[in-house]
Amino acid sequence: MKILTAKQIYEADKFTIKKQGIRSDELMERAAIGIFDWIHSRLQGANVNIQLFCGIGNNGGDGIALARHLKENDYSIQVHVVNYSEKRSKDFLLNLERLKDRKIWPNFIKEKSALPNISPDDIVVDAIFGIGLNRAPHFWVSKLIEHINVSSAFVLSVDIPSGLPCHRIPWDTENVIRANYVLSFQVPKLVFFLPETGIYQNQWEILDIGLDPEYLDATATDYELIGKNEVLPMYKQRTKFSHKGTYGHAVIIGGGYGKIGAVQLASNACLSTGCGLVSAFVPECGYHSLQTAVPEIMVLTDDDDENISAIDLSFTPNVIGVGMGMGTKEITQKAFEFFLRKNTAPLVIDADGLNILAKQPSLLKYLPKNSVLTPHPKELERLIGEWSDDFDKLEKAKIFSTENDCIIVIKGAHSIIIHKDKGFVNTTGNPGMATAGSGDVLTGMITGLIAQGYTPLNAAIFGVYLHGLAGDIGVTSKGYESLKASGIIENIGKAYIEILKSPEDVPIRKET
Ligand SMILES: NC(=O)C1=CN([C@@H]2O[C@H](COP(=O)(O)OP(=O)(O)OC[C@H]3O[C@@H](n4cnc5c(N)ncnc54)[C@H](OP(=O)(O)O)[C@@H]3O)[C@@H](O)[C@H]2O)[C@@H](O)CC1
Ligand SMILES: Nc1ncnc2c1ncn2[C@@H]1O[C@H](COP(=O)(O)OP(=O)(O)O)[C@@H](O)[C@H]1O
Ligand SMILES: [K+]
Repeated sequence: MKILTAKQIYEADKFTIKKQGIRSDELMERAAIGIFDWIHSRLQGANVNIQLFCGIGNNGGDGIALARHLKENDYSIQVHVVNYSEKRSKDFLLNLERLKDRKIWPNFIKEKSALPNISPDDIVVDAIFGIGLNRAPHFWVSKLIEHINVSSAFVLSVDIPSGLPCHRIPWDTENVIRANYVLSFQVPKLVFFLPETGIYQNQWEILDIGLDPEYLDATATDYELIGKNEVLPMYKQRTKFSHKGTYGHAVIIGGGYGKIGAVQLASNACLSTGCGLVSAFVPECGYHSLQTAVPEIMVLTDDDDENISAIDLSFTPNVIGVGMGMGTKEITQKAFEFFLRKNTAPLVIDADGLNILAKQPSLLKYLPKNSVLTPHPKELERLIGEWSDDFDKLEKAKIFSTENDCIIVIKGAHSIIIHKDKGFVNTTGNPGMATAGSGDVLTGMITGLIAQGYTPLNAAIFGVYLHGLAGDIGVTSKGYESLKASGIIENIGKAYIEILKSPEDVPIRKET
């Protein structure tokens, strides 16, 4: 699903209005009815007090139109207009008139107004600012936002939490609505998925307001949200007369004394993702434990007992995953440099492989085109330098990806796969995966997919989705706290089965 910028959303509005021959207030009416239906199907007329806080633009207009529908269905409502500008939108004014026609008189909140009492049992509809927010809210509006945030009432935000801009981090991190739920129109907003800006809502859902698919199809976007519908077409079916050679031979290189487990997890994940043959290359000390733990893999050893000191493969595999648990000792750095200079196989590079690249950026030129790099935030910082905020991080990652012709998987709650100037935002995964070794599993999985013929970009996108889904399935029996990296591997099979179930057509709904 495409993630549009605010500018593109306004263009989609205009396009839809023209193509469908409707008025802009009719589009607003669709939005308001969508929200009303959502509320009504849950409350079913319950006697709850609903306080609507509406700005003076189209977000406020949505709130005002919603108030009319709530009133017509006998809900108890109070409507507040947050009067932060004299420049009211046409459709806001139209809906205000419609409200007044029904003898509903909003309470106008201005700079010096007393703030209304909000009971913890109330429902607050937050329609103060939408995607039009382009500067810090006035001080007194921030006070109102704070007042709503401390009320303990359930807060439903219209389109986006008020105070949260679409295109940058908030000017003041305290003055943003903390929404329990966001009903966002037609397309998700990038800010829902970034660590600094995703914290302002617990859950979000897309409301389809019928923006024209022709515009959405034709528009190129910087970011795309990756769900089942996006990964399913990438899936490569196994064929009847295939054999293990059909699905590739991968090598996992890494490990060191006390860190052989990282290679064990990656190799096991690689195999469990469908790779035909997996060899591990580890220091001598890892030989017995690896052969015992995963009998299905072949083990090659370094001459050094405890470190990777010379990577000597007598064949060229289909793909190599390298770096986990390898350390950055001088001897290993030298071995890695020598390996990179002569390697021709596609690469997936993780952990200490990335740390060595950060120490020796001159090695980057030896990476095969479209190598997949899988840094967690600290490793990413070592590679691309410090960033001022999440948006700056994404820009720097895009520049790095373009300059070095590589794919970067920025790991996190919503991992983002960066390929040149395009980003793919993952939707699976959960905090149970914040556990040792879960990144090693991901590296093994992406390596296993490339071995089977997935392009490196598809392997990164599909792999991250599959990994998160296996984690999501894992927590259903293990709980968040007790899920381990090996538990993610155990559920890769179920994750495949889940992806292959009949296509979903339910609206995207996601806890963050
Ligand atoms: N296709 C869709 O998705 C549909 C979307 N719809 C709805 O429209 C919403 C967007 O509405 P919107 O463009 O009128 O902007 P909104 O956020 O209401 O702000 C109002 C104005 O406030 C101003 N302003 C900005 N910052 C400010 C500040 N700090 N302090 C004071 N003022 C400030 C700024 O005007 P400016 O003063 O800069 O000229 C801005 O224009 C969208 O979120 C959704 O709810 C639906 O109705 C239909 C279909
Ligand atoms: N809160 C979270 N929600 C979703 N996924 C997470 C969360 N925390 C971690 N993960 C995932 O777990 C993996 C952790 O990787 P990493 O930090 O490299 O672990 P390790 O080095 O222990 O193998 C990443 O794929 C990341 O996206
Ligand atoms: K809002």
